[in-house]
Amino acid sequence: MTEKIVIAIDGPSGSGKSSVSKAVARHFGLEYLDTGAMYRALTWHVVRSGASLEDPAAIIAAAEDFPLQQGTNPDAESILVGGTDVAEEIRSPEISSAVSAVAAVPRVREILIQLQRDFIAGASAGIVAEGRDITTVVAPDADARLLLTASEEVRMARRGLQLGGTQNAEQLKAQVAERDAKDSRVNNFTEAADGVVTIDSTDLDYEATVAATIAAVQKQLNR
Ligand SMILES: Nc1ncnc2c1ncn2[C@@H]1O[C@H](COP(=O)(O)OP(=O)(O)O)[C@@H](O)[C@H]1O
Ligand SMILES: Nc1ccn([C@H]2C[C@H](O)[C@@H](COP(=O)(O)OP(=O)(O)O)O2)c(=O)n1
Repeated sequence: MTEKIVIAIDGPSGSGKSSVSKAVARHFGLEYLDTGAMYRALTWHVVRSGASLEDPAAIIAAAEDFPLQQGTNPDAESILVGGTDVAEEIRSPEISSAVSAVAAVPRVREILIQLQRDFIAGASAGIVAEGRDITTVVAPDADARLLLTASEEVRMARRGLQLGGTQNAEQLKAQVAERDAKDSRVNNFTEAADGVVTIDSTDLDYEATVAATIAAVQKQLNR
């Protein structure tokens, strides 16, 4: 029997975590876990419940009663809350601007980290998990650990393209740079922890980034 493989990938907004992690999961035949989508779906649930984003007790109550169904197939992502498909809504600017407040509540992180570890434990062949604290907190003992980075300018341009040119420069700054600044108070995802390999894609296109990431993973798996 081949051994189960766990690959942890972190990085700031727009660094390519989701798209590159999915490609890595496909390459190695593994499941894929988007932990950011989990925080976004919980934020959707909090907003929908009418709780104030300034009321940690209400946010915790929503996290303790969070009917999440999340798929881990890199070719067929799915995310539902209480049976409602939230895949599109969780990427809206409203959720992007609210998610950091939810993710900063320590008890919320405890609950979601446990859920993430359950997904990792349940993935029989293995999994690629990506987020902000996977290499350091969720799965520090992963078989391969990577940090994806790119300059802020490049990351904002990528997010702008991804959102179809609907956001102006100020909106992109709020959704990328300002969100990263808030999230950085909770986790350090701009510098690689010991043993974590950095891939800087500022000057790489998507294909080259995927190739560099797969090569770095393979090297860590061969150790
Ligand atoms: N190296 C790259 N060069 C150009 N575009 C990229 C690269 N990596 C990712 N992208 C694109 O940038 C956008 C943001 O990538 P995404 O994977 O969603 O980042 P993250 O999950 O880190 O926020 C997507 O449209 C993706 O296809
Ligand atoms: N492991 C994680 C993943 C995401 N988060 C939080 C912080 C982020 O602002 C939000 C959304 O993450 P997501 O990965 O979807 O964000 P980007 O696609 O990189 O813009 O969730 C976190 O606190 N810890």
